[in-house]
Amino acid sequence: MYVLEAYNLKKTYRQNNQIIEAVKNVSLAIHPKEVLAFLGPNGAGKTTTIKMIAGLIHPDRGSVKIAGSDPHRNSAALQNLGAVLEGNRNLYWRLTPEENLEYFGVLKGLTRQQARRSGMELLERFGLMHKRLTPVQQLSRGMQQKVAFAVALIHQPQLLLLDEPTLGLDVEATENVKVLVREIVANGCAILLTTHQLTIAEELSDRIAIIQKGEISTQLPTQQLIRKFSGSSYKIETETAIDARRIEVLETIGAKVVESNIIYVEHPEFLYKVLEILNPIPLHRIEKAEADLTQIFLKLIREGNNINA
Ligand SMILES: Nc1ncnc2c1ncn2[C@@H]1O[C@H](COP(=O)(O)OP(=O)(O)OP(=O)(O)O)[C@@H](O)[C@H]1O
Repeated sequence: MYVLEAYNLKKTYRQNNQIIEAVKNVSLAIHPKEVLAFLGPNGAGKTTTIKMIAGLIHPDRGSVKIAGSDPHRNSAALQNLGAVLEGNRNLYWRLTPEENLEYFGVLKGLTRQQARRSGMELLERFGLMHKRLTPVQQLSRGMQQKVAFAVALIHQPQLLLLDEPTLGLDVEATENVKVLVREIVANGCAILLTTHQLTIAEELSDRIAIIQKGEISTQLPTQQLIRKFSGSSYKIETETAIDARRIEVLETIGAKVVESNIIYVEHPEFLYKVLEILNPIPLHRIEKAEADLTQIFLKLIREGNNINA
């Protein structure tokens, strides 16, 4: 069972007698409680795809199903969708969080009473009760973002679209958004996340789909993607500098000393030999040298590779 099924989406724009193939062929599926990070360089087709999923623009070809129904044929499908698109523009700035929640709740088909009750629950859950009567424009950027999340969840959708949810937020507000995303998922909602902040994608996503020039080039579980690019080398950090004699011996067995106290062991079978050579220099840590998502993303984009499960 999927919360989102998008098949073979295509969208072409016409501008000044030019045809722009924004999305050539995109298929995405998301399970309940899954976070899919949808990544790609500028202009790759992310926003166009998300707008087709949200029912905001019609695809030229392909289909979208949210919890089994197509928002382009049946607008009731949007009852299962919440969205925080392009920052926090889905709010009325002069209204308070409470009023925003009630207004958007009613717009989503709730009764006033249901909207009020659901709004209060969300304000409580997101730690915003004390600000419920303050106009949104007077709240901090991080709090405004929390209100935007609450508004998107007022009708308890099964799928939440998050477009750059941490853009322009400071470190603490960014941490709060991460906590919020985890909490929303734990409560049963699936998330389609786009972001250019790859550490956020790495931390929050279960799966990653990369779009390039309108097509999905990579789609894999996040950890699998990271493992695939990480190889099997180890990084050893010592407490004190390694002396020149040891460095010479280490290099004869292929270990790379990159700073006076950091060594990479490319061949894991030499790990214990390296440790013997280092003995008795105190160790600070030993870890598998994992690639991070930023390195992987840049490599995939530069080489134009296709990697799928
Ligand atoms: N309304 C439009 N009219 C014409 N061309 C458009 C329109 N919207 C997007 N495009 C073009 O379609 C392509 C894909 O754009 P899209 O905004 O979907 O990419 P994106 O991956 O979201 O990029 P970014 O990361 O920069 O937001 C780009 O070449 C863009 O210039």
